[in-house]
Amino acid sequence: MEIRQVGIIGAGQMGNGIAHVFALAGYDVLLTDISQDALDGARSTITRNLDRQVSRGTIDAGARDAALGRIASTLKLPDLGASDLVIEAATERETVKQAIFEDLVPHLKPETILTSNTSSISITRLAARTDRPEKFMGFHFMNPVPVMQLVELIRGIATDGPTFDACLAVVERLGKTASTAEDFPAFIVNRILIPMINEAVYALYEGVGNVRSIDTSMKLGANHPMGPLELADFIGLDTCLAIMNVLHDGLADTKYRPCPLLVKYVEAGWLGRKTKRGFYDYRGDEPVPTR
Ligand SMILES: CC(=O)CC(=O)SCCNC(=O)CCNC(=O)[C@H](O)C(C)(C)COP(=O)(O)OP(=O)(O)OC[C@H]1O[C@@H](n2cnc3c(N)ncnc32)[C@H](O)[C@@H]1OP(=O)(O)O
Ligand SMILES: NC(=O)C1=CN([C@@H]2O[C@H](COP(=O)(O)OP(=O)(O)OC[C@H]3O[C@@H](n4cnc5c(N)ncnc54)[C@H](OP(=O)(O)O)[C@@H]3O)[C@@H](O)[C@H]2O)C=CC1
Repeated sequence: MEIRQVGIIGAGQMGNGIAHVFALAGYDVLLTDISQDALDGARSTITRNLDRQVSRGTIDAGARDAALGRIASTLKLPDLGASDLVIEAATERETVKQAIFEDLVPHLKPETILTSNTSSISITRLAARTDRPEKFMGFHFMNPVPVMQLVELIRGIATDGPTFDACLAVVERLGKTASTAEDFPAFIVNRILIPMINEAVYALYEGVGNVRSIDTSMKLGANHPMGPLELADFIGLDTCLAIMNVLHDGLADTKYRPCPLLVKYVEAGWLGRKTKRGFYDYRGDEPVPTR
């Protein structure tokens, strides 16, 4: 089946980036969220990021305008029923994702491929709650989507070959590179990356360093483009904690214990850049460390 119409659920930082790259690659995109503010915010973020690509000469103004013209939005989940491919990119909470799939499935065409951009949650378990586990995959983009080259493709236990091949062809058309991961908690990138971030929070919690010294050490000492605490703020501390909890529960190993300081920041609602405060405070001109 040819994929033309792509439905994206969740217009947060990942949903808007995914809509951006699909529209630029010529797909028709329908973006949905529970909040009109999130849909409006996504459109302005996509416009700003496309403008930046125009000003850097990566794309021309015609491509920007065409991409914007291919993105529609709706508050009604059933409107995604005509999609050939659906990518769920709502909050990293299994109950939220399950409820979305349960509400959506009755409206879908039988041939629609369902995917989740989850960072960590079992694809097999999400798939089992739908009417089409064989047409269900993990389709995991990296943040920021327009910049990062990788897409992790994760098969659930029941995913069939044509579904995997169709998703792989989409990744190629987006001009990105796929890597295949088995369906175990947090797959490959986050199995390695998020425990490193959690360890950086432990280093902060135990007073080994402060926010600035930990980030500087990893930027200049290990050539990471962002320090681990800056990256945690960029990903979202709620998402980092959710991933650690999936690793801890799913692998039953104390080495994945979420740092109590990470839990405290999330409980405070200090979720990083998206709430303007996390390990750094973003409310002024320059980010200021909070510890
Ligand atoms: C949690 C999960 O499930 C999985 C994950 O995603 S984990 C997170 C993975 N991501 C990372 O690790 C990101 C680490 N950080 C980086 O790679 C870099 O800091 C960064 C690419 C984000 C920014 O790089 P930088 O050099 O500081 O910034 P900058 O020079 O402004 O941008 C570099 C390029 O990206 C582009 N860019 C940056 N952010 C962008 C965005 N949101 N949209 C579009 N383009 C963007 C810029 O236009 C620029 O493009 P050109 O090279 O064509 O000029
Ligand atoms: N952040 C990252 O670096 C990465 C995240 N991911 C994954 O992508 C997904 C989204 O993450 P991210 O974009 O960062 O999160 P955000 O918090 O930025 O966005 C999530 C969006 O989903 C919306 N939402 C919540 N419930 C529903 C629902 N029932 N129907 C539709 N929309 C809903 C939220 O609305 P509201 O704000 O009103 O609750 C919000 O707009 C998660 O699964 C995450 O693990 C994957 C790769 C990288």
